[in-house]
Amino acid sequence: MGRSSSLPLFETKSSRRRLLFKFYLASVLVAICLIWAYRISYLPEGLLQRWAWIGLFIAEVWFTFYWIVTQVLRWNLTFRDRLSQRYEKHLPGIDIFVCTADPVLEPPIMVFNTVLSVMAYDYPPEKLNIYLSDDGGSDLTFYAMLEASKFSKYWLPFCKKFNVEPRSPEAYFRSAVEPDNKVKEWLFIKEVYLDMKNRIESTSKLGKVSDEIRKEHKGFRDWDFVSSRRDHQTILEILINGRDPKFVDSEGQTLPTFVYLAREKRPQYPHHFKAGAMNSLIRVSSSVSNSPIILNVDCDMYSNNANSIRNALCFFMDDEKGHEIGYVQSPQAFENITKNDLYGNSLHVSAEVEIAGLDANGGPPYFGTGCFHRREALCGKQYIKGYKVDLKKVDEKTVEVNSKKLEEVSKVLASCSYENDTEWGKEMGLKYGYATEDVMTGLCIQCRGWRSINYNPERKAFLGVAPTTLLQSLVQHKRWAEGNLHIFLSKYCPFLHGLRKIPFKLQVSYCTYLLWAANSLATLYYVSVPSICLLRGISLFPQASNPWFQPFAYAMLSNRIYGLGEFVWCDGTFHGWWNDQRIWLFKRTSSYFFASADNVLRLLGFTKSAFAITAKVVDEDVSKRYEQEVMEFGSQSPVFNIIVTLALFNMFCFLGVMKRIVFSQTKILDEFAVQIILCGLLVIINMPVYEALFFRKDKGRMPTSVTCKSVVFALLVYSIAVC
Ligand SMILES: O=c1ccn([C@@H]2O[C@H](COP(=O)(O)OP(=O)(O)O[C@H]3O[C@H](CO)[C@@H](O)[C@H](O)[C@H]3O)[C@@H](O)[C@H]2O)c(=O)[nH]1
Ligand SMILES: [Mn+2]
Repeated sequence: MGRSSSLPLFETKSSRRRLLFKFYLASVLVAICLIWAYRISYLPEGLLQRWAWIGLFIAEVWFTFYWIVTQVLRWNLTFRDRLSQRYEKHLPGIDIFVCTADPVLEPPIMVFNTVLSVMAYDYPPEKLNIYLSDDGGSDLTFYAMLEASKFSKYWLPFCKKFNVEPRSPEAYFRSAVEPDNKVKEWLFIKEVYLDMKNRIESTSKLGKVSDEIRKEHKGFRDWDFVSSRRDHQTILEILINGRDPKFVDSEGQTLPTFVYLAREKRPQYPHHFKAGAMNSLIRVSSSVSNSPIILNVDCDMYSNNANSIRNALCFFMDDEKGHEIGYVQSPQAFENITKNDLYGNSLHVSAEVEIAGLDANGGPPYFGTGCFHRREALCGKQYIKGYKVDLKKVDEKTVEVNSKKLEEVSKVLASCSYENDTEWGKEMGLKYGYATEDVMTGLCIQCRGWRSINYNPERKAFLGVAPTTLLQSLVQHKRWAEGNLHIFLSKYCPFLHGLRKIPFKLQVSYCTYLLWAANSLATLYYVSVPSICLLRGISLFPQASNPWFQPFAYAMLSNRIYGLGEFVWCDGTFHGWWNDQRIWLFKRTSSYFFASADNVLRLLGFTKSAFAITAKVVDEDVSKRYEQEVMEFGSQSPVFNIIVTLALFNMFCFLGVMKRIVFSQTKILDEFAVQIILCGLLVIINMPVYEALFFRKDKGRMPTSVTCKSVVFALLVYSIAVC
């Protein structure tokens, strides 16, 4: 016993990359040097040729730079292991924040399930406090939360008894097999759940809470108060007060505290989206439970592992290294990824490789969900060497048992004028003004001296919902890339603002994410100019028979093969990798382009960052196509115009060249090998686009207006290029 209590609570395994990885890096670097040497020594004569050449060279320099950044990230990886739990009697309180914002895009039944999954953690219920923030201020969501507090009375004992996993009722009953013994009770709970689900869903469908239900829950809320998403007063209800002996489950055990909050929203006050919601929650929770650890999840991210809290605590409570840890982040994982991951949403490589790399270089970013925070660090405290807090003894609020009184006090904290002239959104809480408030907040916490930890258990801690249409996926990435570039511009330029406190390697590693958007111009150049030049007969690469051809071939091929290896190593399929390449192209040419453009506009003072919520449900036929991995284009968006124009233009070029080859000019095969291959690859990867344009009849095909516009654009560029 004496010995085991001196062992660290967690262990870190480092994997230094092996010889093969180093050889790969060195060989690619040699190839890149050769490419540069070729570019500089063979600068062509003609004006047009010369500029096309220089542009290409600049793009290649950029790709090299970005590639180096991504390799720095990959140099070391760390994996965390062997969590031990020994503080059973002295566990700190945990406040869990769940955010929702829109009852249509985020169905109340989903929020219901997420809330129940986090209420049912394997953790003493008197130390658990769940806070739901509803930015929609919706009756429908509120009603679902009332039902959740009722259902928890059965669900929590049920989870313990049957050792349920995962603890989201929906996810559990979807796949669970009925146990042989005690079937009666099991079936009963399942029935109660299905019944409740039915009522919540039909209420949602109706769009309003029926009079009967209102009557039934009369004491709770002013049901006649009509809230719109933009404008409503604060609604705060302590649905379960864990300190009040009145609230017990069906077995007489304490229940976790559960609070519903819809902060005040007024059109003339900026509400700062999720960051604003989180900051309200931080304040309200401080007056109710004030736990030293805060877990935050999005409303679609249910807990998939009932031990996560205990595991995450091992990091914070380790005597040796725990005190400097500001937050513990779990990589995002999703439950609705199809086999070949049509939209490249799985983030597997990011979760298994990139974040392990960031962890080795100083700690992962905060990704907005699935993250355990030290309250003090989140609220702006600086870490000073030698700082120690014994989480086992932290004072929690001696909570007022009277819910009504408590509600009145807390309401003030969620009003929209509360933050006027305070540091909230600047030095305290989540940062305002960034589309990726999470990444910015995490970076600032690290800059204040705290470390972060990657917690990636075998059984995923949380599972969420990834976008199920191409447009949603691209819009989400646009928001991310836009926010991240914004962070780069304000933190790295011009004075490396406050970054000196974090390791240099971490600064570089962060750039893998922060510079996503910056890839767009170089990529757009690389997928259009070589094809244009191909049409005009301008050669931009060495001939296939020329020895200079080899470094180009090697750099391009080895990079892709390495990426494929990594992808498959992270449990991807070959087809999945191919899909990922396509999405990589789409993102870089559309999402990232718009993200860069938005940053320019913001610098010029034209736009402000906004937050387009990702829908978590779609129509039945859309979701059917998603399951069949058929790409969804069926809506209009400028994003598609770029993608389709590029696809069509490259197709025209390819057909043009084929014609010339067929009509006996076979020598261009040698002279323009790289350009022809590039153009051909673009045509192959764009196959789903051509299908959606010309062959499909379903609703997911390309909208006619997008088709028309893009055909005109592509023909225009084509005719300019040939004449
Ligand atoms: O005004 C708002 C807007 C959003 N949300 C909530 O924020 C969460 C994330 O929104 P979602 O539309 O699902 O965006 P994602 O792109 O999936 O979010 C990722 O990226 C965001 C930053 O761009 C992070 O905040 C998220 O945690 C991270 O999961 C959801 O629970 C929303 O309910 C609010 O509470 N208030
Ligand atoms: Mn989401």
